[in-house]
Amino acid sequence: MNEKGNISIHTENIFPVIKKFLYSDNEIFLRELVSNAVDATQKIKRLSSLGQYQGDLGDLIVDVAFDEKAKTITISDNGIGMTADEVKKYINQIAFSGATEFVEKFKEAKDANEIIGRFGLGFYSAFMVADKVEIQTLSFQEGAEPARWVCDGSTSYEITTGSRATRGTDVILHINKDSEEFLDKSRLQEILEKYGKFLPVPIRFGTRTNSEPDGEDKDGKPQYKTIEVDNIINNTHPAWTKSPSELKDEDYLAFYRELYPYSLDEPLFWIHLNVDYPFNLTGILYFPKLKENFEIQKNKIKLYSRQVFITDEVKDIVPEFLMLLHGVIDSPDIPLNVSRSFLQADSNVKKINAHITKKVADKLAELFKSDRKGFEEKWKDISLFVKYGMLSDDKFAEKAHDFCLVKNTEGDTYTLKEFAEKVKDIQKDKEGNIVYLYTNDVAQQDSYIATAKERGYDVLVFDSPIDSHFVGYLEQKSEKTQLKRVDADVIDKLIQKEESKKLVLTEEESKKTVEVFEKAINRTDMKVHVEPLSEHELPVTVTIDEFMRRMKDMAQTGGGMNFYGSVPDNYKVTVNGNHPLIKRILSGEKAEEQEQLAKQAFDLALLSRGLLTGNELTNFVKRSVSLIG
Ligand SMILES: Nc1ncnc2c1ncn2[C@@H]1O[C@H](COP(=O)(O)OP(=O)(O)OP(=O)(O)O)[C@@H](O)[C@H]1O
Repeated sequence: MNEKGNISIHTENIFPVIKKFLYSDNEIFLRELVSNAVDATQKIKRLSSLGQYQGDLGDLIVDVAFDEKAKTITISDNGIGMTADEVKKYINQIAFSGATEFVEKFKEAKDANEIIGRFGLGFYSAFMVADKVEIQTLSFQEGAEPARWVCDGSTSYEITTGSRATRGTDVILHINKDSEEFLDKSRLQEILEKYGKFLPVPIRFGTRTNSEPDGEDKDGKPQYKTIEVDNIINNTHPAWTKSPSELKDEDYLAFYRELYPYSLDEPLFWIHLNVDYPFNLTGILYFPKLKENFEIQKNKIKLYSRQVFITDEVKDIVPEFLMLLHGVIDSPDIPLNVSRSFLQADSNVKKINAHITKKVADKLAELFKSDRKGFEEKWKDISLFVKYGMLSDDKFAEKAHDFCLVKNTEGDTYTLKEFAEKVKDIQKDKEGNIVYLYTNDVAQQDSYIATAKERGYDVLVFDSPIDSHFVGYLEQKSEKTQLKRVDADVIDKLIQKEESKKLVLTEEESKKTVEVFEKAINRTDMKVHVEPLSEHELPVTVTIDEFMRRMKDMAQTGGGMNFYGSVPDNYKVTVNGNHPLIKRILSGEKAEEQEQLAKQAFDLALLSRGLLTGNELTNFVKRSVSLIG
C-alpha cells in the first residue's frame, strides 16, 4: 500500500494562523494527543465488555516518550488502533475539519485571548510543535493491516503499510526548531501532571527511581536500595469519580492535599456534586479557611472534562460568590471549545451555575440544622460566602435567610428571624419601625454601645468589609426595619420612642449656646445643634450621619459609589440643652471661661469616639489639669 493524497479542506494554509494564535498555549498538544490515546483505550475496553472484541485486553496504558537526539516525542497506546481507511476518515477528515472550524471561529472572535486555550484543537494541535507527524497504527479488527500515515501539516499526506505489530497507535511528532523546549524531561512531566493527573487510564512517562527498604546492615541499621519503577503520572480513580458513600472524611481530606499539596490549612467542609440530569456534572467543592488576602485564593477550582484538566479559570461556570471555593468540577457538557461570551449564554452553563448554588445552599442549611454549634464556630469563615451570595443571588438569599447568622456585642448568635423576634418590641420607634443598632468597631464605639445597652438594646457586630453592603441589603429585605450604626446619632434619636423632650433653654439661650460652641470648636466639619435630651445624657455627643457614612463605606469597599468616597466626613455635634453644664456655661462671666468649658465638653465627646489625637489631646490633658487644679 502506498498512497499519496490531498486533504480536502476549505481553508488553505490554516496552519500559520493556528500557530500564530496558539503559540503561548502550544503545550496543549500533549493534552490533546494523550486524551485521544486514553479515548482509544477506553473504546477497546467498551468493545470488549460488549463482546465485540474477543482478544486479550492486556494492561491498558498510554506511554509518552521522547528522544532528544532524534527530536521526537511519541505518544503510544494499546487502544483500538485504526485501519488505513479509518486514518483517512478520522485523521484526514475529522481532525482537519476541526482545525478548519477553529480558524473560522477565530475569524469571528474579537479577541484572540477569548478562544486560546478554550479550543480543543484535537489531533491537529500536533502541528503546533511538529513539522512532521507520523502515525503507526494497527486496528483491533481481525486480519487488520498496520498502517503508517505521514503529513507535514500541509494539505498533502502519505499512507503506506505500517510496522506496528500489536494493537494500538503510536503518534510520532518530529519536533520543530521553535519547540525544542518540549524535548525535556521535566517540562514534559510538568505538562503531563497539569493536564493528566487524574486521567482514567495509567499514563507512563519512562521510569523513576524509588528508594525501598533492603534489610539491615551489619550494625543493624536499616538499608535502602534504589529500584527503577514505572513513572506513572496519574491517579486513575480520583475521589470525585467515586460515590460519596465510598468515601470517608479522611479520603476527602487526602484528595484535598492531592489537589493542593502546598496548602497548610484543612478545608472546613466540602460538597460532593453528582448530577446526571439534565446535565452531567461531578465534582467536589471545598470551603477553605479564608485568609486576609483572599484575592490570591481565587481561581483554585479546577475544571475537568472526563478527567482531562481543562482550566482553572472557571469564572463563568461557578457563580462569582463561590469563586473562593476550592476543588474540582468535571463535566463533559460544558462546551470547552467556544469563546467566553458564548459560554456565558450557554444554557447548560447557566443550569450548572444554578445547580451549584442550590447545592451549596442546601449543604449549608443541612450543616446548620444538624450541628448548629459547629456551624456557629465556622461562621466567621463562611459568613463572607453567605453574605456575598445573598447580595448577588436572590435564589441563594432565599435559602440563606434561614442560616445567615448575626452576632451581638455579647457574642450571642441569632438567625435573622430570631433576632427580629428578639428586638421587635423593645427596639421599635414611635413610627412602628424596628431599629437594628450595629457597631463596626466594638472598642472605638464603646461609649455608644454602653449607652445603647443601658436602654436594654442589642448592638450587632458588623465588622467585615462586606458588612457595609450587607447592612443596606438587610434593611431592604426586612420589613419596617432600619439599621443604624450605634454612633450615628444620640440614643434618643437613634430609636425615637416619644415626642422630643422640652428644651429648658430659651430660644435666645439656644442661639447663644451654638455660638459659644462653634467658636470653641472652630472647625468647619463640625455642625453644632442643640437638642432637648434627658439631663442624664452626656452634655455633648459627636455623631456622623448614617446615610453619608454608609455611602462612604460602600465606596471604600468597591460599591461603585465613588462620588461618596471623596466627600469629607461631616460630624454632627449634639449639645444636650437640658444638661446642667449648659446653663453653667451660659452663666459664665467671661467669654474665655465659657469657651474653655465648651471646649472641654466637646473634647470629651471626641475622646469617647477615639477622635482626639495629637496636639488636641495634649491640650485637653493640660486644660483638664488646670480645671481640676
Ligand atoms: N490514538 C488514537 N487511536 C485511535 N483513534 C484515534 C487516535 N487519535 C485520534 N484518533 C481518531 O481520530 C479522530 C480525530 O481526532 P481529534 O483529536 O482531531 O478529534 P476528536 O478526538 O474527535 O475531538 P477533540 O477535538 O475533542 O479532540 C478521533 O475522533 C479518533 O477517531
